[in-house]
Order: sequence, then C-alpha cells, then structure tokens
Amino acid sequence: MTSTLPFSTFATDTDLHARLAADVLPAYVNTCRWFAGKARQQTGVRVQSVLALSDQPADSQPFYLVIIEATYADGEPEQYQLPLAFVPEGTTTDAIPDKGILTTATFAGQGGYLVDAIYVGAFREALFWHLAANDVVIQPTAEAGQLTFQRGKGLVDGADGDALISRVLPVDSSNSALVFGYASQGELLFMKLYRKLFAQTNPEVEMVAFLTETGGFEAIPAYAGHFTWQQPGQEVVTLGMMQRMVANNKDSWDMTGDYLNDFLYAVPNRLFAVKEDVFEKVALLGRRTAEMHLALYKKTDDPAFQAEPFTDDYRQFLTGRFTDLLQRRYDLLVNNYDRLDAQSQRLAWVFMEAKEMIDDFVADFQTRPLGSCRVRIHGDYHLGQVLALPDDYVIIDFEGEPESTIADRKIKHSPLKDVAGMIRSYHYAVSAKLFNAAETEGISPATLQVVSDRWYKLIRDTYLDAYLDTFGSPHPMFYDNGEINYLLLIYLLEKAVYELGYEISYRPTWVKIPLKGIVDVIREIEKLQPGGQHRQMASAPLHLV
Ligand SMILES: Nc1ncnc2c1ncn2[C@@H]1O[C@H](COP(=O)(O)OP(=O)(O)O)[C@@H](O)[C@H]1O
Ligand SMILES: O=P(O)(O)O[C@H]1O[C@H](CO)[C@@H](O[C@H]2O[C@H](CO)[C@@H](O)[C@H](O)[C@H]2O)[C@H](O)[C@H]1O
Repeated sequence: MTSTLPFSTFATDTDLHARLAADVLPAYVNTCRWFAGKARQQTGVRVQSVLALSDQPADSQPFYLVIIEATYADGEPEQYQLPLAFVPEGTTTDAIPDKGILTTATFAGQGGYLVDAIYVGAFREALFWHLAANDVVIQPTAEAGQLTFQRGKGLVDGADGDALISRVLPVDSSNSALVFGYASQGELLFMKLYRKLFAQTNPEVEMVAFLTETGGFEAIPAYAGHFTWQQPGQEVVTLGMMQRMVANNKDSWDMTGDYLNDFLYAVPNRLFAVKEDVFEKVALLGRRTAEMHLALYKKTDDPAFQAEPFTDDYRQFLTGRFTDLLQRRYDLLVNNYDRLDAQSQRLAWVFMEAKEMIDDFVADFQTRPLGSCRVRIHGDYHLGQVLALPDDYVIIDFEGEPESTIADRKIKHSPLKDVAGMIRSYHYAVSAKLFNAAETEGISPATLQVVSDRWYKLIRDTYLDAYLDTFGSPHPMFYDNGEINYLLLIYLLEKAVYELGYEISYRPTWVKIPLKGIVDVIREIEKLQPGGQHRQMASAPLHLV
C-alpha cells in the first residue's frame, strides 16, 4: 500500500480508503477474533469514517479510530472499530504481533507497517490521558462530530513523574482488553475497547454505572470512565470503557474445573468425593448473583432500570424469539445429524420428537398468568464471566448476549434468566470434565451420565437455594414457587437451545452437553402435562409463598 501523502493526512485520503477496502480489509478482518461476520456471506468491508485521536494537526505520531463497515448478502451491515497506526520501518519500541499487522505501507516515501494501534504503547497512553483529562476531541469535519472522554471515580492518578505503563491483555475475546498502571504501583486499570459498534450507549456502560451508583453493588470492578463518538443529530456510539483492574489468575470456569479434579480421581474408584469448599463457593456465587439482582431492583427514576410486570409485549417478544430460535436449531440439527456421535443422536431424537410439546410449552407463555417482575439483568451470565478472587467473586462483561441487537439486550427479563445461564454453566463444567478426561476413558457413557447428573444436581440445588435465600421470603421479584419453576424451565430451555447452535458451529464434540440440558427440561415439561407426574424441582424454594 503506497501513498505519496504522509500518514497525517490519512483521515481525508479517500483514495487510500478505497484501496484498503479493495485489497486489505476483507482478508484482514477475517483473521481477527473480534470480527463476528466470518460465517456470513460477505459482500465487502469499507472504511466508513476516520476519527483522529488528537486535534493537534502537527501531531508527531497520528493515531486514528477507523470505523469500518462490513456488508453481507443478507441482513444488516455491521460496524467495527479498528484503531490504526503507521509504524515506520526500524521502529523498535513496540513489538507488533503478526495478527496486528494489516499490511506493509509507504507514506510520503517512508516505508513501514499499517498496524492495529492497540499494539502501539503511545496509542494506548494517548487514550488513557484523554480519559484522565475528560477531553473532547473535535473532529476536522462537522459531520464527523467529536470524541468525548468521560473520567469515572475509579480512575487512579499516579504520583508526579511516575511513568504510565500499559499492555494488551492476551485474552481470547470479542473485544480488546488493555491494561494500565504506574511504574511504582503496578497494573491498576482495565480498559475494554469495543470492536463491534452500535448506535446506542453500550448496555455495559449503563449497567456498570447503575450497579455502582444506584445499586451499591460491590462485586464488580469500579467504573473508571468511558468514551464515545458523537455525530451531530445521531445516537451516541460507545467506543470504550475503563474499570479497575482485578488481580486474578482465573475465572470461575477454570476454578470450578480445578475443584472437579478431586471428583474426577474418585469416579474411576467408584467413590464420590467433593470437598465441602466446593459447595461453599457455589453458595457464595448464588448469594452474589442475588445481590446483583437486588441491586438491579433498586428503586430509581430511570425508566431504563425500573422493574416491570410481564407485559403482553414482553410475552410476544420472548415467544417470537424463542419460536424462531427453535426453528433454526431444528434445521441445524437435521442438517448436521450425521456428524453427531451415537449418544448425541439419541438425545437429538428426544428433542425432535418433543417438538409439539415444546411448541405448546412456549406458546403457553403468551397467556399464562405471571405475577413476578422483570428487571435489567446481566444477560450473558456464565462461569467465564465471574473472576475468582481467593475468597470472593467479581462479575464482569455486562454487554449482554453477543447474538442480540443492542435494543434487545436492554429488554428486562426475570433475573431467573441469569440464574438459568449459571446453572447451565455448572452443567457444562461437570459434563466437560467427566466426558473429556483421560481418567474416565474406560467408563461407559451411560455410567458417566449418571455420575455427572448426580454431581450437577447437588451443585444446582446449592446455587439455587443460596440465591433464593438471599431474597428472603416472600419477595416481589418472584410470585411463588410454581412461577419460579416455570420461568426457570423456560430460560433453561432457551439457553440450552441457544447453546446447541453454538456447539454445532464451534465444538461439535460438545453437542451432547446442551442436548442433555434440553432433554432434562423436556422431562420436567412432561411432568407438567395432564397425567404427568408433576413434582417440584428438588431445589424448589419451599419457604416462598
Ligand atoms: N476488570 C478486570 N480486571 C482484570 N481482568 C479483566 C477485567 N475485566 C475483564 N478482564 C479479563 O478480560 C477478559 C475479557 O473481558 P470481557 O469483559 O469478558 O470481554 P469480552 O466482552 O471481550 O468478552 C476476561 O475474561 C478477563 O480475563
Ligand atoms: O463468552 P461469550 O460471550 O463469547 O459466550 C459464547 O461462548 C461461550 C463459550 O466460551 C459459550 O458458553 C458455553 O460454554 C461455556 C463453557 O465453555 C459454558 O460455561 C456456558 O454455560 C455455555 O453456554 C456461550 O454460550 C457463547 O455465547
């Protein structure tokens, strides 16, 4: 990529933008973890807007936040944030990994590389200082608007002369994670740079602000600021958010996996061994989850966070979305049936044969009397979203369900949707451990299933009991036990059906896990049928009205 102009004119170099779109961007974005369009039929990736990070025209090393647009044969286009820097040949300050290099480039006779700027220390520091100073960066053209940086209470200042340090956190995630600190104090702050962009405030910023400021919830990293792009007459676009850094080695998925090792060693010896600590940890997460939901239930003047009843609109939204999801999953299952192992095929049959019953169960949601209420929830709650401290937890990633639109992510649900997400995650943790371990290779799948069910149910009940106990009895969030059981079943089914698609696409050998989750719910729905043997789930909160 060659331009006779210097990189400082990149924002207005439309000829170069067109060449990037033709020769570089389509191939590059498909190598990026953050690009969600890989499985769609792409028709192009173009430079939509270029935002300068500095309003100083003579800035020695210019950085840009480039907004790229990906278009598809079907469906809506998507916008992504791609920070861009030019690193001249021979620059040794930053080690740019291969995945961060878009192309070799020459600007005004100077050779070098066009790179993702997150790998350039000076770019990260420029972002940080803008945030610390509450800067507004007015863009050169009126239609490009401005970048607005808003510092939060959690941002820590360094002492005079204490050097700012920063790095890219090597996590495999759909956004980019940057870490900041000071030479004498170490790493203190975590910044998430959103990649996929939406024309609305990111729900994560709203959730973290509400939980901290109104909810008084402490098990999240303190909010330290965020920054947005504002074009005249348009919705604000959130580009990044900063929180306090949580020093942790593991998330709860890894921690639960470690705990299960004892269990794994015991199973081949026909023993049942789980330390009491495991149940204590699970109960603590149940309590923290309830505290998060109680904070989200706090009285407020902000309509976006006020509790609401189960309205007709919500019922239609949920049933419509669920019916559509089910159809897509049945189609996916039929098309992939031959690729499944024998056990998964058996479970898939149960799912397919129960279609009519499931359809009726979902349709019943439209009219069934429901006296519980709905609030904003985490929305993508699983063990990987909970950082493990030695004696406690910190909950992260309030962006909501990755597959949903921003408007849908802000819809209020029963908090039992989050509870269902975590229960599914414990089911995953047990199943993944047992079915994928060398220790259990000689044990038949049927035996493993029995053993895994036993442990999972203990964990599920421990988590749920601790969760409901924290609300006290009775609580307006939940009308009665019958509704708790019913809503849990609906959300467990929805989550497991969603997971089925995720596993077929990404981890076909794990498909049996969500399928087993679906079949478990089917068995519970059967008990609700006329003549079915209905009994309360073991964990039913008997102390509630
Ligand atoms: N405040 C924090 N302190 C330390 N590490 C964090 C913090 N927030 C997130 N992380 C780490 O970054 C990873 C990605 O964060 P997450 O919010 O899940 O981003 P994404 O939206 O990209 O999935 C997490 O799995 C965790 O390892
Ligand atoms: O973390 P993301 O927001 O990207 O969520 C996606 O990937 C998750 C896997 O990393 C997937 O979660 C599923 O697998 C987890 C174990 O790997 C398990 O704990 C979850 O319960 C299960 O849903 C998630 O569904 C998907 O959206």
